[in-house]
Amino acid sequence: MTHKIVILPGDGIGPEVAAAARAVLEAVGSAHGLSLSFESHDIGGCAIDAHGDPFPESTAKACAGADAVFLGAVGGPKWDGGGPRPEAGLLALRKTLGAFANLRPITLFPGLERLSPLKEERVAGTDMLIVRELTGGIYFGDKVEGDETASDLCSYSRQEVERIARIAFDAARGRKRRVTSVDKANVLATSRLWRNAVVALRDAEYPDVELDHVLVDAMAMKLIERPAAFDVILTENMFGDILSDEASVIAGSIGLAPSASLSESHGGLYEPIHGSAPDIAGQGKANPVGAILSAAMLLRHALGEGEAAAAIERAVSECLAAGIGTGDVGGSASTQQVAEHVCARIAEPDASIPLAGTA
Ligand SMILES: NC(=O)C1=CN([C@@H]2O[C@H](COP(=O)(O)OP(=O)(O)OC[C@H]3O[C@@H](n4cnc5c(N)ncnc54)[C@H](O)[C@@H]3O)[C@@H](O)[C@H]2O)C=CC1
Ligand SMILES: CC(C)CC(=O)C(=O)O
Ligand SMILES: [Mg+2]
Repeated sequence: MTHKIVILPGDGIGPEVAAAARAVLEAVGSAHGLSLSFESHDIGGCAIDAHGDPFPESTAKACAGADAVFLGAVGGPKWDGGGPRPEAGLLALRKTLGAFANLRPITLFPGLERLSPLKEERVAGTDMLIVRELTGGIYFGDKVEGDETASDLCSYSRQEVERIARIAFDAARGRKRRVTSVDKANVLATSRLWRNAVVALRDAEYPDVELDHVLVDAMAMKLIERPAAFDVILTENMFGDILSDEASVIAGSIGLAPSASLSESHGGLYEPIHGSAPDIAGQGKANPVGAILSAAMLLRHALGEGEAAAAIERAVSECLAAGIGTGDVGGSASTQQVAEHVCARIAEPDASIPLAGTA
């Protein structure tokens, strides 16, 4: 059976990291006998330019008919001056796919501890999974946009909270059985609903999982203070967006962090957590590892190809340990060179790895 993958390269470094991820998917497809088909479509700024719409009908249709969707990144200063926003295309895509469960693993790669801005002894043992609600909250509420006043509505239903909390508790059962729920229940009504719903669900269905609550401002501090203390972090849309960028740097670079956005009705959306990085776009400097590891999550979650996913993860880890990486992780390889090394390692898992930059 052929698995249909729609690729949405997007803007800025999006096309560079998407090309890297696709090359790795092709390599692992050949090595593991998978039949994968690829189709690319416009989203974000490039779709505004080509179709006058950040999420054109043709893209929506292709995504709905795909087994999984891979996205690079959207946005950039070209579209910041008014008119339709590229980011609106990504929000519409997430909503259309029902991709409510954003999994953002933050992993410390062996040999890369030195890249963390934190001292090695503080960062050692860091291995957390951020479970971020992705289709509700303030990003999706009614907006009033005026010159003198503006507002964004934040709303959550109990059902939305329970649905994402269940994902976090289930994930915790396969890990260290600890969930830290992050909210702002001292101020926000949505957070009090969030906390009540999470506690009730844990008591009723997950008594074996340890649960604690941390206010989001304190969480921003605790992530730096003791990152290794956390297992599964459960939080709403905007808090998860912010905390995951922070957590990614603890593990070395935002360019390393992947994500999967799971749906109840579709194979899901897979994207690195970073944006379009206009400051480095077009220079071959973008770290493709977050995108490549998102492709691994696609294989595992959408296609059930856990072995192929593990082969990618192993190849990435070995390349990084051998010093093969882009500038943000202290290497001298280009985006494409990193992808080539990962592909070579997948094709020949026992091959010795040359030093970075010698490819
Ligand atoms: N999922 C998406 O498509 C997202 C899109 N954006 C959009 O991206 C644009 C730029 O946003 P920023 O706030 O600058 O966030 P960003 O994540 O694009 O960049 C933040 C910093 O991280 C660096 N960086 C990001 N990805 C990297 C990679 N793979 N390798 C090496 N360095 C990397 C950038 O060079 C920059 O210094 C905006 O238009 C924003 O709305 C932002 C976040 C997510
Ligand atoms: C709509 C996106 C630009 C939000 C974001 O930054 C993210 O999902 O990481
Ligand atoms: Mg973000």
